[in-house]
Amino acid sequence: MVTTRTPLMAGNWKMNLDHLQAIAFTQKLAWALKDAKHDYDDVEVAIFPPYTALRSVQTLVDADKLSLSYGAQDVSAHDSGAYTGEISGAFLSALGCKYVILGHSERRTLHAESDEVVGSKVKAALKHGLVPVLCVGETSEDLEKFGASAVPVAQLKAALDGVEGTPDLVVAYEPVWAIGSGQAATPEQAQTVAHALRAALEELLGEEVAAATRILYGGSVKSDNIAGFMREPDVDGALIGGASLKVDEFSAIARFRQHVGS
Ligand SMILES: O=C[C@H](O)COP(=O)(O)O
Repeated sequence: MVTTRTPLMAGNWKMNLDHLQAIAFTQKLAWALKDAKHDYDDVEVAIFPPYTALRSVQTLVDADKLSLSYGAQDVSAHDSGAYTGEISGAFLSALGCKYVILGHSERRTLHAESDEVVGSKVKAALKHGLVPVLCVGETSEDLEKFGASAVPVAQLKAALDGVEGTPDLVVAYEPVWAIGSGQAATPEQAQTVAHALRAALEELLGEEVAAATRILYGGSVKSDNIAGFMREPDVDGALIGGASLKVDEFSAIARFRQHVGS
């Protein structure tokens, strides 16, 4: 089956930029991307601001008709009710969010999110029409003990347990040891795990979903290493942390085609 997957460059701002800074940043980013339209017009660029900036981003994207997608960094597993501090998928949909990041290693580690919790959030996101960007990845200890693919594949299977049909999904492979460390995986390592994840998707949800699902690599992605990842057949984009907070870097990553031949 031949399926064309639109590359996705997703900027996870984490807990950075208040809503005023987000407005200025989004305007600069849109301008930087517009400047080089011919290099990225078949690439989807998405930003993931903190919750407090989502309304401002929505206003800008709508008013200026920006070619930017956006989403949130987490969602509640519940629809509404007595869950102090939680945000429902219904609220995110009402703000025009397309995506939601789920199971990021910082949520798994700092907020003790189990595979089961991540799985219930995946179902909540799908229920509210959001596309989960499901993060999976091994620690350096896992890598030593089990090799690269075992833990990410197990996390994927656990999070998708009970999901049926042909869900719109994005999977982000983020080796924990590569996040914010400056030590990215090699493109070959990313490809090996992305391939194993695609095989697991096929087993769980069938050929069509496996062929259509975009698999991103994340962990110390920069403008000078993105081209290597994008040459790999199963890597369809990147989930970018630090470099997504710099307009020049992030827009250069979105223009990866300029470097692919190099
Ligand atoms: O969500 C993004 C990842 O955690 C990667 O972060 P990084 O690009 O700063 O390594």
